Amino acid sequence: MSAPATTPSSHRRALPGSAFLTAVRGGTPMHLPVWFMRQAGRSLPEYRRARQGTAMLESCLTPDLACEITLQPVRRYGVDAAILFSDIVVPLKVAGVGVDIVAGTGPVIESPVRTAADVADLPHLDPAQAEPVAQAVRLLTAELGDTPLIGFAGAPFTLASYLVEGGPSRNHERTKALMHAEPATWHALLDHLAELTLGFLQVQVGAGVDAVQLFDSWAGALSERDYREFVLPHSTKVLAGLADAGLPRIHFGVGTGELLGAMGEAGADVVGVDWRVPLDAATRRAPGTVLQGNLDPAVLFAGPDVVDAEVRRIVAEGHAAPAHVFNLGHGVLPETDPDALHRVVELVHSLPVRA
Ligand SMILES: Cc1c2[nH]c(c1CCC(=O)O)Cc1[nH]c(c(CCC(=O)O)c1C)Cc1[nH]c(c(CCC(=O)O)c1C)Cc1[nH]c(c(C)c1CCC(=O)O)C2
Repeated sequence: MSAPATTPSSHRRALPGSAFLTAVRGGTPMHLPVWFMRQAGRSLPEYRRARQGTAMLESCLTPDLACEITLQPVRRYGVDAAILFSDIVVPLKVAGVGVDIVAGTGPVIESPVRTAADVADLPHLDPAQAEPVAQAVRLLTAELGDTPLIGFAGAPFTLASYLVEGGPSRNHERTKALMHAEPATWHALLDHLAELTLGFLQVQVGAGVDAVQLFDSWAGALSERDYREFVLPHSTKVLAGLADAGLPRIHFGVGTGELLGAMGEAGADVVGVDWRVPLDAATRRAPGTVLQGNLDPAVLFAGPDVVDAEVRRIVAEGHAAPAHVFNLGHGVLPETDPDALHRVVELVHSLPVRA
């Protein structure tokens, strides 16, 4: 099934004043842009109220609700970008894979994918199945004014880990066993997921998102050698498939300090960095690439003085990169005080963009 043509850049909102879009293209914005991974989520009381009585995946597929939840952190914090309220397993769900999101656990797969026959049985994504997501994007681009909207998808490896393990995994042992023992099956699985991911991102691009982020959250579990052999070609295919759309692409993973160079080579315009590698070191590993990150989300629990000092350190280290988008090193933790995030936005906006 072929995906719809992506929105030509001339049809996308221009947003010339956007600090986020200026920085991701390597320019010098009016102020340092900031947004937070998982900004639309459980740390907000208004989110918990909006979600009451609606299951997570159902919320993602209810356009009005997904739109409202996406807007909440933009209203509250004044962040420089919105991220679509969705989840990395939404394209699997709409394509017909048995998957649910269990509160406190994460995605759980009804029938794990472990053999060549399982891979052959995986459904393809018909773009029409993702229509509720396209509808949410259209509502948002009408509501957001000058704030850009980031669309996203899970990268093939991270999706494969959930599918093969059947749920969240500490060691990814079944995933790595399949990768090494049955490389042909592995590559068929990742090829299938690359097509699904690209199709899902093309739906979002066609509906009008202003940038996309590819989340390879668990890629940090791999050695650079295995990443290059078993993952990089597939993530490259996804990012290359969006090149013609001409919109900024961000590539992020956790614990990927050793992979930053390789992840930069996959073809993204921006590489996300977790808190383990300072941004000045990260820019030496992924030269010429705009960086996004990298405040440790746990530091937000240490009190305003500690957070203030950490934000200043990160902004100063970020001056080594061609441009910097401030973010956390991973998603907002559920118990985070929203006021701590609000203070981060105000401080980042007050600090110099260049050294
Ligand atoms: C690995 C991954 C998933 N989902 C996602 C990733 C990649 C990013 C990362 O590494 O954090 C991506 C994601 N999931 C969600 C967003 C929304 C947009 C945002 O604000 O960033 C995004 C970008 C909503 C969500 N996705 C989920 C929630 C929590 C649902 C709830 O309110 O119970 C939200 C707001 C559920 C989810 N979905 C997933 C996990 C691990 C969980 C958490 C399980 C838990 O601890 O309850 C899979």
